[in-house]
Amino acid sequence: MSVSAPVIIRLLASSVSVASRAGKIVRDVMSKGELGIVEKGKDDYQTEADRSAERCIIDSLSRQYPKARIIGEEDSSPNENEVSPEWIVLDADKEVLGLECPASLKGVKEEDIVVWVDPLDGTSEYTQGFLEHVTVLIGISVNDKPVGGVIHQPYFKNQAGSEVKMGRTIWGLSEAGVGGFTPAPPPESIIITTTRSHSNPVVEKALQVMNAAQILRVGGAGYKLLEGKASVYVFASPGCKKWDTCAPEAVLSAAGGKLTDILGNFYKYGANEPKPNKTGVLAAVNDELHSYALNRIPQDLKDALANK
Ligand SMILES: Nc1ncnc2c1ncn2[C@@H]1O[C@H](COP(=O)(O)O)[C@@H](O)[C@H]1OP(=O)(O)O
Ligand SMILES: [Mg+2]
Ligand SMILES: [Mg+2]
Ligand SMILES: [Mg+2]
Repeated sequence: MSVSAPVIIRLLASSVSVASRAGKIVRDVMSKGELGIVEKGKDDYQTEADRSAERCIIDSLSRQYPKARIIGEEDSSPNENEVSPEWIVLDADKEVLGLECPASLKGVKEEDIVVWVDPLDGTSEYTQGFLEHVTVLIGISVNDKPVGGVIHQPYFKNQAGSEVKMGRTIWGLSEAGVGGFTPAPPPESIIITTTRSHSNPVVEKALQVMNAAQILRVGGAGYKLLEGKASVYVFASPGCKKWDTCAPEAVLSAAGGKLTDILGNFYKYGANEPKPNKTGVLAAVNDELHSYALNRIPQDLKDALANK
């Protein structure tokens, strides 16, 4: 790996490589069929894949970037969950390593970085067999802002002739753009995406007011962004956490979109910020659609979420 590349570029390139490895763990656990499901709370599950993929990502990154703060969703202490040497990935993606670092990120130091790791986003869907909804999320933040993100889809099917290769990895870097996919142009009519497994009457109310042509109910924060058909994501409820939105926000904003809470405020991604995204999620592929959706949400609903 080029030691001369700025740390933000090296960390993004390392994250792209390790996310694929984590994705293979996610597929391997499913093929073995022993999911080891633990109920963490209401509608909140963890599997062997969540635990193992998290160890793979955190151990690989913390060995290379010991001064960065790396925060993962799962409590998987190294003692309980032996790290197999084949889970340690020290490679870095060559395409990302070759990126020109934006001037504003050149001076970032390792200790300024907070990484938010969601080893398996869409756990409910994973356990129910909606495998294409599952993603691995690694979000890189500096000064409270998501500046880099990796979204890996372990079950994306790449057709190469008669052969199918599983998995693709999307990345985004502030002021540099995105790679690994081509964002689709927004549809003519308003198509909204939202939760499939964590709805409630307030979530539904915020959808009704959108005057949408279609509402797509899919799992995971990462997948909603990549699914390609929707232009707005509305989730008027607590439930998502910083590791759910950091990578998606970085990729979306690098592609010209915007992710905020339901009140239109940006979340902060510093290490000491509260983990829950208490006031929901509102994301859109451009500012115009974001403003449209924000203005449609009734003030009493915004107030109710803010005062919860
Ligand atoms: N009530 C909740 N409890 C736990 N996790 C939630 C909740 N609501 C949302 N999430 C997390 O946010 C993601 C996006 O929400 P949804 O799939 O409902 O649209 C979920 O896949 C889940 O991430 P994870 O699967 O990583 O635990
Ligand atoms: Mg979870
Ligand atoms: Mg998640
Ligand atoms: Mg998760």
